Amino acid sequence: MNSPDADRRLHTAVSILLLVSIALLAWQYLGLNRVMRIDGEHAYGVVAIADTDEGGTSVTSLQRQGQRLLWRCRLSPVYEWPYCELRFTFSADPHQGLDFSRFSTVALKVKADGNGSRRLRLFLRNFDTGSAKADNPLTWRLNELQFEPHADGSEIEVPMRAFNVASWWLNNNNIPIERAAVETHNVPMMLLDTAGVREKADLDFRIDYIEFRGKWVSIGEMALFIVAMWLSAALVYLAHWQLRMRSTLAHSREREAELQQLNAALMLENAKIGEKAKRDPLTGALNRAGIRDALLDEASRAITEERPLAAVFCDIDHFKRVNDEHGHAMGDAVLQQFSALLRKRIRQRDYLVRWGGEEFVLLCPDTSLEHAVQLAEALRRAVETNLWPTRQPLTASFGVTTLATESIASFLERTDRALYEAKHLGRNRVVSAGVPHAATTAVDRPNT
Ligand SMILES: Nc1nc2c(ncn2[C@@H]2O[C@H](COP(=O)(O)OP(=O)(O)OP(=O)(O)O)[C@@H](O)[C@H]2O)c(=O)[nH]1
Repeated sequence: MNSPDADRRLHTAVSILLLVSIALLAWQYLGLNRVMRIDGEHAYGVVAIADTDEGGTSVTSLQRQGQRLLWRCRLSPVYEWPYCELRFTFSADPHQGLDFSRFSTVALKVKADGNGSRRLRLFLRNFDTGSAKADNPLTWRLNELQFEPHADGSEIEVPMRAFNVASWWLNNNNIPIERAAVETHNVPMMLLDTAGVREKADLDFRIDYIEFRGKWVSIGEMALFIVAMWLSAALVYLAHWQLRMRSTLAHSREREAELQQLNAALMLENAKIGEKAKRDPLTGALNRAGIRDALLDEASRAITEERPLAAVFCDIDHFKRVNDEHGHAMGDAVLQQFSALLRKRIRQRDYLVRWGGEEFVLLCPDTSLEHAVQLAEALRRAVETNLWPTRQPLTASFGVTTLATESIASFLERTDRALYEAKHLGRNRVVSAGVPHAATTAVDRPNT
């Protein structure tokens, strides 16, 4: 998705490209002109020739008058094809001719006076490497343009495509049709001659200029450049877009990782809060809600796997006196120490639960009644001999049972009854209740 900033940048780039394209097209159309002028000042090596070499008696002469060329021709039909000719030599080496192929028009400002035909022919002799021979100009391609100067000597401008290759030259040189097209890329020589007139004529030509016109960059080249410019810009944009997408993706991955970490931390926090809700804040022992699931699991495992599950109810004797004599804070300290004493003596996999007030329950999986009674007895002795913060002795009573084929409520109730029994029998003792309905047994201890 594009941000408003990126949209604005794209907008600006497209606008700039459009403006540049329009400016380039306008420049190509209005400017970039390429001109080659041939006149009295830029005449290259020009000479006037008549047909005397062929036995004719025509006479010709050439004069320069400022920028003008004044060319006189007296044609006499002695020779079969009388002619006068202006020969412009652009290069002595035919391989080093001028390239006229990039010009699109030729402008001729020529005025003709005199009697007889005023028709002229302009020849661009192209030296084609391959078929042309350097020492024989007659083999140089004869690109021909016939024209008749306006009577008032005004300019005639014709497209370069008006040139054609003289058919007699094609025949004489046996040029195949596929190579018969005009070629002007290497022109060492240009000729201007009277156009095959065979009568007597007395002609005066005033040549202001012969000008070849074109563009340094053709419209096709400019269009190609503009297309290339747009394509390059599109490529740059795509590359930039791809980089941005990659960085956005990387950013969202980072964000996702952060969120995952946060989630994990929250889950941990939730677990801690959940764990706290299951524990008694004073002693750190499980509370009733905390033992609920474990009790159900252990009971069902004990029944299905036929393993013993023991419960030990422990209650500090006359705890009320501690509070009454030493204050509630001391009572709390005693409760904490009592809980620590129990925890220290049970196994890792036993559960310590603060059942309420000064009453604790131990849930001991895989523990027979006998072992549970032994444990309770050991605990009872430990309480009895412990040095309490009240500096006074304390005792506790214990009720012990193992789970029989009964409900959990009945199992706990039986254990509670055993504890009650222990209290009833004088405290500081362990009372175990066997299977339901069986007689209770008590481990008697001196009453406190
Ligand atoms: N300091 C303190 N006292 C508590 C707490 N919970 C319960 N108690 C006290 O524990 C005492 C329990 O008293 P009783 O139920 O009469 O039992 P007892 O005095 O231990 O007598 P027997 O159990 O019959 O031996 C009460 O005084 C409660 O106020 C607690 O978290 N802190």
